[in-house]
Amino acid sequence: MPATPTTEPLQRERDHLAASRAALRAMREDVESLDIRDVTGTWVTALVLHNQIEARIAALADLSHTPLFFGRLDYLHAIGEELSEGSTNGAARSASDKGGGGRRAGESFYIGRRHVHDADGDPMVIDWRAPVSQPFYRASRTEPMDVERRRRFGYTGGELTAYEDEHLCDPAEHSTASALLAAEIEKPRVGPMRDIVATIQPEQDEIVRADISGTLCVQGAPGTGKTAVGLHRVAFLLYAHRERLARTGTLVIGPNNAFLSYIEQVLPALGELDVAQATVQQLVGHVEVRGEDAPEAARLKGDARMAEVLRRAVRSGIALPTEPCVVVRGSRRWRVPAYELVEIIEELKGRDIRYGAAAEALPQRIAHAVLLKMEQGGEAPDDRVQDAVARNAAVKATVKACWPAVDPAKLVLRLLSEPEFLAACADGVLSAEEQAAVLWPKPGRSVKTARWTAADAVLVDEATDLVRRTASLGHVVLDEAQDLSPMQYRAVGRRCTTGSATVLGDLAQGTTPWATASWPEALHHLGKPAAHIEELTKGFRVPEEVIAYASRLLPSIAPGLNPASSVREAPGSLTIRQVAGEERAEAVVEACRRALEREGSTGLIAADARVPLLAQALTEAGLAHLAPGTETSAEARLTLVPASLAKGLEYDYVVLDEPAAVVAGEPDERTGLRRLYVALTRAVSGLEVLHAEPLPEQLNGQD
Ligand SMILES: Nc1ncnc2c1ncn2[C@@H]1O[C@H](COP(=O)(O)OP(=O)(O)OP(=O)(O)O)[C@@H](O)[C@H]1O
Repeated sequence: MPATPTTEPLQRERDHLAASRAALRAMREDVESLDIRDVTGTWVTALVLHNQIEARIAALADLSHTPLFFGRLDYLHAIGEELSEGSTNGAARSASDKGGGGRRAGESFYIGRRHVHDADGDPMVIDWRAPVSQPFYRASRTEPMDVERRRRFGYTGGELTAYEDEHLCDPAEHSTASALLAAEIEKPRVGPMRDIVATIQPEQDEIVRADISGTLCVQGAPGTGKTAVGLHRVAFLLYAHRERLARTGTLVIGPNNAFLSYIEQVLPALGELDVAQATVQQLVGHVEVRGEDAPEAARLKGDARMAEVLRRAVRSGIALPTEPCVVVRGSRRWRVPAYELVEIIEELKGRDIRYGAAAEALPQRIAHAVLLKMEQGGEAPDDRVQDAVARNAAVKATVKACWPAVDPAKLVLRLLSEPEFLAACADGVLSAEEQAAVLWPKPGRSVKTARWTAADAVLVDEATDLVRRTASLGHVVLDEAQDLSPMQYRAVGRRCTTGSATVLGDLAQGTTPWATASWPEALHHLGKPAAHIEELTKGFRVPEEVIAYASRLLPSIAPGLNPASSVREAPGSLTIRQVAGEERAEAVVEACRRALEREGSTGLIAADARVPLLAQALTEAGLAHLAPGTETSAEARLTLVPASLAKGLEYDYVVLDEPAAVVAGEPDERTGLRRLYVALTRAVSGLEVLHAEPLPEQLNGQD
């Protein structure tokens, strides 16, 4: 059937999609047909090669539910040198334009998740991270970046069904809100977090593509895309600095496992399979955490002053010798007098090297002193003699006495168990009351059996680093950073001393007793005081009505912060319902049932203490529910979320049980209100608040 003129352009785009798919298939077949049997080399080389090929085949998979491209740029002119990187020979024309007749002046580029080229090596789809793709995210009417037309594609079930054009240089065309963007944001959510490559916003793109050399800190209200931006930034950096980061490594740090499993699919969907994810607790897992600190003890153990206490503790064993070191070799005795040993040790103490490195240098220094004496005595010793002297029993004994080996966990065990040792190390740093609070209620017997707490593990990590330098990664993304203690910032900071970091957080969502009050302070502890601080205020998750309601808490929880605005008005998205106490559980169940009648995921968020009761009510009503961290699916769409685990997560519909109980679940009111702020800002399409007790007065607005 001949195509009608209106459907023709769409058909051409579909043809390009089909051709791109075929090209991708051919690329995969090329790799699959590689025969490495004849490759010479060891079995290790063969294995490495085999693994690389397998990874490449996996990366070239055509995922039917993820469109191969989502946009197209038509440039006004041929692109310059600086943009051509990533577009191979710099002439990516659409299938229909290829072979004559097409556009002469500018060029067209299809923008997608990965690079696809045809049999001649001409690109069919350009990676979204390539320089030539950047105007797709940044070009505007005021700054068209030489783009004549930007086209966004809409897909339904893997089929290309729509497109939307902007002619950026046409003064007659007015900018309108993108319906495809709105549809993308409102698409019901089940399953893990999705990527946002098709709709990254200009202010987000600036963060995603910021230079790798500097550390960036993003303060952003709930739902402004901090997590999404951080993950896309990793993907971008891996593209732009692939070799360097393959060597040095990248890491995403999140608050808990439920959060990590929620975000774990985003980078693989962007083709990046090698990014490690961890919580801070996993990073510092030198000891098994079995105990819990009282809030005051935890706060003190997280205080940056502990770094000085530990520094002193590690060095507490250093002793200045009063005896000479006498080395016997053959029939001769060589004597390094005590004052010379003192000089050597003082010199090592003054140097900025790790305790362990100094311990390794010390025997060599003593041996060197012995060698000088040998030379003065007419001998001609060489390096081998120096090594032998360094291993001499007398030298070893001196080293053991003056610079004893330190086991970091044993050292911290002693510090937290022995009041006298702590007093000696914390003198002038912690007050007597503070020392008493830091000490374990019951001294630990051994590293294995002690009841280590999460904050203790961070201390062990600090001590470990004082003894031996922690390896630094190329780039670290730290999400929900506002909750870290100064000592935790230091633990993260030492994992990127030679690399850079992206720090993401919201001061208003800080719910730990030590939550940071200001980003400059946090960045100082991280060891990145020169980091650039950006703010995101455009909210993508929460509708305007809901974010405005939650923002009533801001003056009480983070007075300096600007409230977020939402990109979406959704009238009717907020319901607040008061019920009688005895009907509360039943009302919650009914609200969940109503929410589940709609498409997408539902989260029931409640104070941790009320979770068992609500779980029972749901079960009795026959409503199956999941715990956070378990993936939602079309069949299981209801998650029962303790308020303490809600951070970073989102649901299409949220039922919030009893705000007053959420506030009361925290040790102080401000933390309680912050927890409530987190709970109020998890909904994409609708929030229903149910309460029997009065709502916290801070929520009562003027209207
Ligand atoms: N440019 C965008 N296009 C489409 N969706 C977006 C965009 N930016 C963010 N989103 C979506 O908005 C939601 C919130 O994003 P994200 O979780 O990254 O926000 P956040 O700032 O980390 O929130 P919180 O502080 O609450 O953890 C996610 O579903 C994300 O996919």
